[in-house]
Amino acid sequence: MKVEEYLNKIADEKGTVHLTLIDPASQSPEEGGDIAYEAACGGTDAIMVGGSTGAGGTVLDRTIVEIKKRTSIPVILFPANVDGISPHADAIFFMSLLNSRDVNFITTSQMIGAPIVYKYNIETISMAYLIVEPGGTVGWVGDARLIPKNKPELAVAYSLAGKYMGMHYTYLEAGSGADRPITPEMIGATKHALGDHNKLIVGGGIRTVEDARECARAGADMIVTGTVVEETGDVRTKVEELITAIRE
Ligand SMILES: CC(C)=CCC/C(C)=C/CC/C(C)=C/CC/C(C)=C/COP(=O)(O)OP(=O)(O)O
Ligand SMILES: O=P(O)(O)OC[C@@H](O)CO
Ligand SMILES: [Mg+2]
Repeated sequence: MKVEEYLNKIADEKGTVHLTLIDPASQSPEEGGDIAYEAACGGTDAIMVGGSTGAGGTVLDRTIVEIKKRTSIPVILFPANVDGISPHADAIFFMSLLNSRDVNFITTSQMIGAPIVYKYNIETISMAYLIVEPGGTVGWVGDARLIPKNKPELAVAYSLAGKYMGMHYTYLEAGSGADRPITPEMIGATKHALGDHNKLIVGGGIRTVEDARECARAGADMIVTGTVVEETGDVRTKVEELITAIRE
């Protein structure tokens, strides 16, 4: 089964998907593999691999190899640029940062990376990537014109634009380690506009079961957690708790 089909099936049948983000720059490849193993035991549905800086090349390849040794769930690339592509992954979020000021993040990285993705035959999942205040490191690196957090209508407008251009997924990103996740109002309005067929991913600043539950109830099809999983001493229990909350 394709990774996209697998994720959509979980979203449709269980309500919400949980994705664990591993940044290859944050730990050794072996430690990355251990985190993925624990997250998979806790029930996470897939592993995303990427980071804003220092997350590509050999360290990316080695991290994915370690993750694949220890788990059987899909590994999805979350690239900051062409350096974030690896032949070891199962799929790639082939994304365009629609609210960037820099054409590199809208189409140029995609143009440079596409022949590599083609050569390695990596499954592509098309995605409109939208960065909302505060935006964090990724907002700065991606030169995003941050969507104000209290302007759901702007997130809706961008999301519809992505959908009309044929993107299957929309990702509302508050930035890794954001003080608060995307608001329920913005999630609800965006999901309402996208409809059932397009899938909405929400990430950035989701730390507690309450945050995760609120995002899921508001309409997120998929929840991404990175920082809490990196920082907790007990990845398995944390992931189990988050998943219980998003499937209530
Ligand atoms: C499709 C191809 C080849 C490239 C896409 C290029 C685009 C659109 C990039 C968007 C801008 C960008 C810098 C994205 C980075 C996404 C990412 C991996 C963020 C998450 O990393 P974390 O580790 O959570 O955060 P930090 O890196 O801030 O710690
Ligand atoms: O690290 P956190 O805050 O969980 O954010 C995850 C992801 O949305 C960042 O791209
Ligand atoms: Mg990081």
